[in-house]
Formats: sequence, structure tokens, C-alpha cells
Amino acid sequence: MSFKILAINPGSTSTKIAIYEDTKEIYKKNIEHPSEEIAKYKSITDQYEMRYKQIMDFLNENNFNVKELTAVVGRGGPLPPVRSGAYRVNDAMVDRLKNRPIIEHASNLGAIIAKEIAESIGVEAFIYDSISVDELDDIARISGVADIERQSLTHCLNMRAAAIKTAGNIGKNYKECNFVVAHLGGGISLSAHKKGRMVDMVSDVEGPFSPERAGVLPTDKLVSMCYTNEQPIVKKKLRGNGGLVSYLNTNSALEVENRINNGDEYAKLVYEAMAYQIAKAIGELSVVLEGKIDKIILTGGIAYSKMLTDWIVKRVAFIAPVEILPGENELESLALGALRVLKGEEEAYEYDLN
Ligand SMILES: Nc1ncnc2c1ncn2[C@@H]1O[C@H](COP(=O)(O)OP(=O)(O)O)[C@@H](O)[C@H]1O
Ligand SMILES: CCCC(=O)OP(=O)(O)O
Repeated sequence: MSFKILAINPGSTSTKIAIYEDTKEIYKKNIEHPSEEIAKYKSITDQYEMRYKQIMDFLNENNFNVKELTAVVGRGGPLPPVRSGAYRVNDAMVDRLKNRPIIEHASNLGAIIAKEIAESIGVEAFIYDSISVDELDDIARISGVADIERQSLTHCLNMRAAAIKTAGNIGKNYKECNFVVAHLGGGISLSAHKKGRMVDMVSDVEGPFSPERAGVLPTDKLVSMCYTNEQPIVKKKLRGNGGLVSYLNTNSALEVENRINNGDEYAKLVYEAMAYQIAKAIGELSVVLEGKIDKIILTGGIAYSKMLTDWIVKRVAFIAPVEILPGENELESLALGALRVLKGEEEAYEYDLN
């Protein structure tokens, strides 16, 4: 008997979906949500019906009978700290994501939509490697101000998948290896993996700037900015209008490269600065692993860029060999995670936090 799994990855401007039959992708779609459409909604949760309908329309257009599904898996959203791997989506999780998400992030719809579809046909819904996976060592939790604890919020799904794949490529088990992984997408985060555990990370508010996010900033200047601007304006400057958007008015690394290739020296300075900051964060996490590193892994959409990865490799090659796994295989990682649960190769946890 084969397993048919619907994987759902809601992003800020798109909902990516795929149907897998065991390990094989049989349908895939990137449903774009133009910014004018998104702007109509006050919160992420308010976008639920619009995104749900577009997913169901896609299944209907392909004459796919939803009742054929064995399970539905969604990207794990902004929950309180959870373990890596699979969780069953239950009412407590949906309540938390709908009413008390720890940040506003499109991924909070992953579990909510997955559960709705799964329930309508009487199958199970899962999340896998949520953005809030927290395996940090205690020493990594200290921020520098007693009432601010560091939050483990990362592109865990793609980074763990890349680390597990790299371990296989070098003929080892993930639990035997040490890796520093950098996810280079519209947002950038990095993680240190020590013998199968993500013991520290650099989140998208703590490290390099990215195509659309500011990364870490001088705190005194940030505080001043908060006193002269409304909160939504500051938040937008940090997420959405930060990074390449702030300096170059585009979130497309491809467009920036185009400008550089046409002689734009300012674009080159900014783009190289992004590589420089990524390399610095890799150095920071290399220290966490005391330099004992099997591979540094660069993944995500911008890892397709030879210009950017060359700049990074030049600065970090002295630490460890660099593996480049471009793109993000989030839909595949979700589907294969759920498949392992369905086959009994992996346990799914019960979510019981409020
Ligand atoms: N071949 C490429 N060379 C350089 N940058 C690329 C390439 N392909 C995609 N990108 C860039 O990757 C970024 C998006 O990465 P992705 O991992 O898809 O992020 P997200 O899922 O966060 O939107 C964009 O800035 C895009 O321009
Ligand atoms: C850092 C948390 C995960 C995240 O920001 O994902 P996106 O870059 O896909 O928005």
C-alpha cells in the first residue's frame, strides 16, 4: 500500500504545496499571494480561508480526490519551544497558533490548514521540524539582559534536512557529525549541530542581514528609532523592508547580481557585506563547536549564487570544508518526515504546551 501525503508550506507571499506518493512528488504548486491581496488582512490568521480555498482549488483543478490522502503535513509555526521531528496537530496546538503565536509568521497557518483538511477526511495532520525547534544548550540561552531570553527561531526544517543529507553524503550518521549550517533565503538563519542536536543558532534577528531582513543592529540606535516611529513602522523596517530591500530596494539577490554585473559598485559593496556578515556568523557558531566541524553547509535559494558563496567560502574555508546544497527542500522534508511517521520509523510527539 502506498501513502499519499499533502505537504503545505505557507510563506509570507506564497503557499507552496505538494502531494507525495511515498517518496515521489506527484503534484507541486507555488500559489503566489500578491502583496495587494495580503495587505487586505489584519493578521496572518485572517488569511486562513483565502489560503485554504486556494489549496482546495488546486486539488480540484488536478482532479485529485482529497479522500485519497493518507495524511497532511504543514510547516511548523511559531509555537513555544518544541523538539525536532514530528508532532501530531491537536486542538491545543491550533489554539496556540491562532490565539497566541509567539510571533506573527505565515507558518502559523501550516498546522491550522493541515488539521482542517485532515479532519475533513478522517486522517492525521502533522508538523515537522517547526521553526521553533529548541535544542539549545543552557549556556546558549543567556542573552545579556536577565529578562530577555534568546529564542530558538530558525529555518530548522531545511537546515536539519541539509545536515542529515550531508552526513549521508560523507558516509556518516547525522548523530556522529558536527555541522554549521546556514540557510540563505529571503530570511537568513544559521545553526550549530553537535552530534545530532542543534545546540546553538543565530536567528534572523541576531545575525546577518538578508534580502528582506535587517539582522542584528546596534541596540542604542534601534532604541532611538523606536521612540521616533510607530511600532508597525519599525517592525517593517526590520522584517520586510530590511537588508537588501533597505539598501537596494529589491529582495531579489538575482536582481542585485544583475546590477553588479552591469558595474554597480554600491550594489557590490552591500551584497558583499551580506556575505561578510554570513561568514562572521559561521565563525561564531564554529566557536560553539570548538572548531571540530565535519562540514560547513550553505543551503537556501541564495546558495545558488556562485558570487555570494565564493565570498563566504573565501572567509570560512580555513575552518572546515564547505558543502553547498542550494535551494530549500522544505516540501520534500515535510513529506518525508510524515512518511517516516506513517511507516512507524519515527514517533510523532503529542503537543501539550499552552
Ligand atoms: N540562482 C540564484 N542566484 C542568486 N540568488 C538566487 C538564485 N535563485 C534564487 N535566488 C535568491 O534567493 C532568494 C530566495 O530564496 P528562498 O530560499 O527561495 O527564500 P524564501 O523561501 O525565504 O523566499 C531570493 O533573494 C532570490 O533572488
Ligand atoms: C526564522 C524563522 C523562520 C522564517 O523566518 O522563515 P521564512 O524566512 O520562510 O519567513
